[in-house]
Amino acid sequence: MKIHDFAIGPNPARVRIALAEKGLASDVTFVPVDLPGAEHKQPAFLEKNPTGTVPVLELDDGLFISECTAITEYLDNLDGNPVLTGRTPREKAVIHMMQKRAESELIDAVGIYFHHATPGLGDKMLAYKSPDWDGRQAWGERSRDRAVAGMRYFDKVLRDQPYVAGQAFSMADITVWGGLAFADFARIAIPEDCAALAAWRARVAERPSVRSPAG
Ligand SMILES: N[C@@H](CCC(=O)N[C@@H](CS(=O)(=O)O)C(=O)NCC(=O)O)C(=O)O
Repeated sequence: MKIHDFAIGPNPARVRIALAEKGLASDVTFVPVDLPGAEHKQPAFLEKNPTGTVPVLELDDGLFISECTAITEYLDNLDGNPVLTGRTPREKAVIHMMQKRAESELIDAVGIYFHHATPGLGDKMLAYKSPDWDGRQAWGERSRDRAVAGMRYFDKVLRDQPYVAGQAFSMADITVWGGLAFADFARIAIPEDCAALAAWRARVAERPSVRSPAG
């Protein structure tokens, strides 16, 4: 298997952590994509993933799978023991729900702020970000506020349970972890009073897969 990604990126980190959790790090070759150079917006890459984002998993038969959740579901089920995405219908549904909230209310909100209210990945990317749209900055700043609200939401969730989707570590935790890492990079401060989120983060930081993700 190959993974086309951007080694320091928060979304690629979601898959790198999942690979380490599943013990699959040695089964994958990483192919770097030059995001600051806008390689992911060129025709050759868009053939792999029309949404123009990384990571993308390339299977040995040539199939390309994008979206961290889809890639994680694939990796998690290879050994018939889906510990990250849920074993029962109930587990799968709750993990899917919480990971989607972690995407829309946290990591993707940080991404919109980063790309549209800051210089983001740099000048070469400007052409791909509707430069003439005068609402872009405001949208980016509103997204930063949405991300902070998302942090508060997950802090509330984690007051009553050890992990984002319940009693066990899952794909949803990996997505929240990526969102907080992206927030750090984009200089969005985690509210001081989010004590449960901070305690959860310290615990997750001790996981071998987080200390040493694949790659
Ligand atoms: N929903 C997508 C999000 C992927 C994503 O946004 N990836 C970022 C990479 S990183 O910022 O997380 O490193 C990207 O390709 N951004 C490029 C762009 O938005 O132009 C997924 O789950 O894979």
